[in-house]
Amino acid sequence: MNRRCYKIHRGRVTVEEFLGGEGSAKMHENGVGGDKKDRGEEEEEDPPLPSVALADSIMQVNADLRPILGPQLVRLDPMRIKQLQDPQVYDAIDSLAKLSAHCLQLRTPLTTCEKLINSDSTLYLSWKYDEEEKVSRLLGFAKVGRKKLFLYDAQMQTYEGEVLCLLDFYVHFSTQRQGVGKQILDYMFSQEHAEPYQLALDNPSVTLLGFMSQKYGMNRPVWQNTNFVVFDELFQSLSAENGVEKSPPDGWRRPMTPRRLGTGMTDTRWLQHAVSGHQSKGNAMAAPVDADMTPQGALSNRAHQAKARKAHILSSKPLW
Ligand SMILES: CC(=O)SCCNC(=O)CCNC(=O)[C@H](O)C(C)(C)COP(=O)(O)OP(=O)(O)OC[C@H]1O[C@@H](n2cnc3c(N)ncnc32)[C@H](O)[C@@H]1OP(=O)(O)O
Repeated sequence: MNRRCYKIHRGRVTVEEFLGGEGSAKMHENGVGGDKKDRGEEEEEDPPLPSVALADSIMQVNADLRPILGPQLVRLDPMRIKQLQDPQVYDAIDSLAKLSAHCLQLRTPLTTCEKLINSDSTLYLSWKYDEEEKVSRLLGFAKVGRKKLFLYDAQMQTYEGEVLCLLDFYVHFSTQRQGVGKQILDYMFSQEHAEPYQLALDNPSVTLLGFMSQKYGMNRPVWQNTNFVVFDELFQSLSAENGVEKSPPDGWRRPMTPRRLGTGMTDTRWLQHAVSGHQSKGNAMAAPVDADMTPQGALSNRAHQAKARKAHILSSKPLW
């Protein structure tokens, strides 16, 4: 690990944050949260970077995990995670997932081993064994699951189907932009027998949208009111293109009659409002919803942040 890597990420992490304490500085992801300056606060000196050893130890297990995990890219379904029965591995995965949550400014991690065991989601994990130091390091993970989604395409046609969803995706900041994320997703696609256009992203970050565009050519995201993003190619796959029809995902269909959601406001004006939130829910840009700052409000905070992030992304000049 080298210190240059810290600078690649535009965020900051304090030692307290690494330890899950009440650290004051937060890691800000690109475009999320903004700089102190943007928020009208006084600029402070950057807090000291955590020592390399401490940062490393968070995702590090002082053991050879090859007999437990096997290859460096591994698929861990709930049953497999339960069978691991190794508190060190559980802690390392949970710590990495905490960094992911910090990165997205979430109070509660989206991923923990305990939650995974009781879910139908699958974790794809990248790790490596350091022969010299005799330690195993977790590099990154992607959590995916199949969910039944109701979707609109850009023409407001409705669709429903079970879609492979990317629910949490993180590569340790010391290892980002070295191809690990692409390796994890490539492996995941091969294991799930899916193509990139068949993936739905749950509440994606700017970085993830850039990643999907750059690495998989997915550059026509269609935002859903549920904060999922799917790609236009998913809808295109249902109609023949140049005589070659791509197969839709398993369980995918388009209802014969468009399905009405909510109070049935499925006209074209609704699409314009959907950019900032459904008007009938009072979430349009003109009527922002205040975040619930209590720990119990973490989930609703997430929805609030998602709306802010979506509005920010849609109002910014594309980065790619
Ligand atoms: C559904 C969800 O989980 S949303 C949350 C997604 N997670 C995050 O945003 C957390 C922070 N980011 C990360 O953890 C990682 O950057 C990931 C998981 C998005 C990608 O993993 P990496 O190992 O960095 O990916 P990989 O090296 O294969 O590809 C790098 C590409 O990702 C994008 N990318 C990664 N980091 C950045 C960054 N800081 N700024 C802009 N683009 C970036 C770029 O397209 C980059 O390509 P480039 O280096 O050629 O410009």
